[in-house]
Amino acid sequence: MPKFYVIHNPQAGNQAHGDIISQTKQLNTISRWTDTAYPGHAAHLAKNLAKTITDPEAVVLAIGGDGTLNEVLNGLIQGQKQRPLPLAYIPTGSGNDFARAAHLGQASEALAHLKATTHTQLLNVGQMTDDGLYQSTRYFINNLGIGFDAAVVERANQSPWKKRLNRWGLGHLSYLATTLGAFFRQNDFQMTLMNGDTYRQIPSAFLVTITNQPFFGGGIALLPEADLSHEGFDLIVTDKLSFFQFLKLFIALKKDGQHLASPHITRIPLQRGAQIHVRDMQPGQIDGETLCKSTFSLTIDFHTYPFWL
Ligand SMILES: Nc1ncnc2c1ncn2[C@@H]1O[C@H](COP(=O)(O)OP(=O)(O)OP(=O)(O)O)[C@@H](O)[C@H]1O
Repeated sequence: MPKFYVIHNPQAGNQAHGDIISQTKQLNTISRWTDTAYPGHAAHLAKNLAKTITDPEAVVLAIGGDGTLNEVLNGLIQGQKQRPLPLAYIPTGSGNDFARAAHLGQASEALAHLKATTHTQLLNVGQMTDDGLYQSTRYFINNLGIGFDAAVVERANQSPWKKRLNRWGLGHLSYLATTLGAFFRQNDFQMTLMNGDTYRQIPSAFLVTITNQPFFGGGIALLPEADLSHEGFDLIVTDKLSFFQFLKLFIALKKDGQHLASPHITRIPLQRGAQIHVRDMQPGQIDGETLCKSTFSLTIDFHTYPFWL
């Protein structure tokens, strides 16, 4: 029997999951329940659990959106002593891209799934090390983006539309609603990639996304055949497009993944230790959370982590 240590973000999504929250609280497998009180709290709580819990049956249950899941995952890995604490998840966010990729469905289906789960499965987790001054390391389960997708995330997270659409349970559309504005404001930039023995310079990158799962931006299938359990990550780079080209690509993207055949899109399987350099100041995002606008000098690696799914 798992014993759940719950980290719940009450501010995620439209905060309209009261029934799911009370049903989850009634599970007799709940050992501890903590609501987050501020941004970053979930990471802090998870790190403490990873440092202190020795119970072999402990499972950390994150309840919130992709941002909460990312914080919990980072806290668990940073605080890990020996055995990693398995991570379970119920999606109550706006975009919920991880839940979509893991076939968890809505919060109610994820709760039913949680009750039926009996073991962990290993999923692939990305590791980003910033080779700049602070040498910081962060982990991601969905994707890491520089440029256009990060600009969309930044605008969506700041936009009043996210709150408004969330009221009607349509929070995922907030990313779509901010796409056009971000398209016209985002410039192209030069990036270099050192991937194994291959050096590559891309003079006019517009969207740079590292992903191991199909979705980003609240359900847009950027890489339809990607699989969370597959080892390794792909880098997707698009050129700066004319508005007409963008529209054509966007329609293909919403349809069937044929966008990957476009000459404007490059897909590169990343090797361990791949290095990405972007010298212009650009927006960044990690699992849908905004990174400070900056230059980027990153080393990418990947690991597996046990998920209770
Ligand atoms: N008590 C709190 N008050 C305010 N913000 C919080 C609190 N707890 C967590 N947060 C912050 O809420 C933000 C949004 O959370 P989360 O990403 O889980 O939901 P979402 O944005 O609605 O969903 P998604 O990422 O799936 O679109 C995160 O940046 C997180 O740090």
